[in-house]
Amino acid sequence: MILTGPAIAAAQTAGEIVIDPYDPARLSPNAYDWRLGDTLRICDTDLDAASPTPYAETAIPDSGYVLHPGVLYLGITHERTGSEAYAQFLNGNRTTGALGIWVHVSAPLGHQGHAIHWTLEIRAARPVRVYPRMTFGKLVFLRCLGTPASYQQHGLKYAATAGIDISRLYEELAGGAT
Ligand SMILES: Nc1ccn([C@H]2C[C@H](O)[C@@H](COP(=O)(O)OP(=O)(O)OP(=O)(O)O)O2)c(=O)n1
Repeated sequence: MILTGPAIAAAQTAGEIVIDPYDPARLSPNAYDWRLGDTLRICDTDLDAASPTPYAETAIPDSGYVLHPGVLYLGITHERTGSEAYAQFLNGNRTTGALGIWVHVSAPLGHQGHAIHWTLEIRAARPVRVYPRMTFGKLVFLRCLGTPASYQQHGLKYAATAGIDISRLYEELAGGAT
């Protein structure tokens, strides 16, 4: 089940959902309107899953920054969000979609128990100027079925993501995992 805007607001008030910073005006019927942060990591070389991703980091100026097709940009959400009670799905929205912006490549899930600044894997269909703290998409909260898992036991790589994270698969591959 997906939470309604009023249910998100009630859960935030009850401390069951963290959205920081929180602005009730950003609630919509089934989601919270999250914002783009103010830093990008620009990845414009060929990538290798077994090696750390090379990047150049830049701040997005208030005058905006032009995203170009063919480049992978790792960004970050302005908000830190999470919940011990609910899972999350991070999405773009009608507005960013109509600008030809993908807000992530294939990573929409936030596990129950994680409170994070999300890493965004941003791509652009056409050159497009984006601005720090612009509304970038919708975040939904989902009621979970079953016993919550312990992330300490499972050793997930990104459970405490505080900033932009490159892929950490190279750490596993270096350790001989497949
Ligand atoms: N765009 C995203 C997607 C997820 N996450 C965070 C929240 C998730 O709870 C956590 C783990 O996401 P995945 O399970 O998709 O990650 P992996 O399977 O790649 O790694 P792990 O081994 O940690 O599960 O990463 C994030 O910061 N940015």
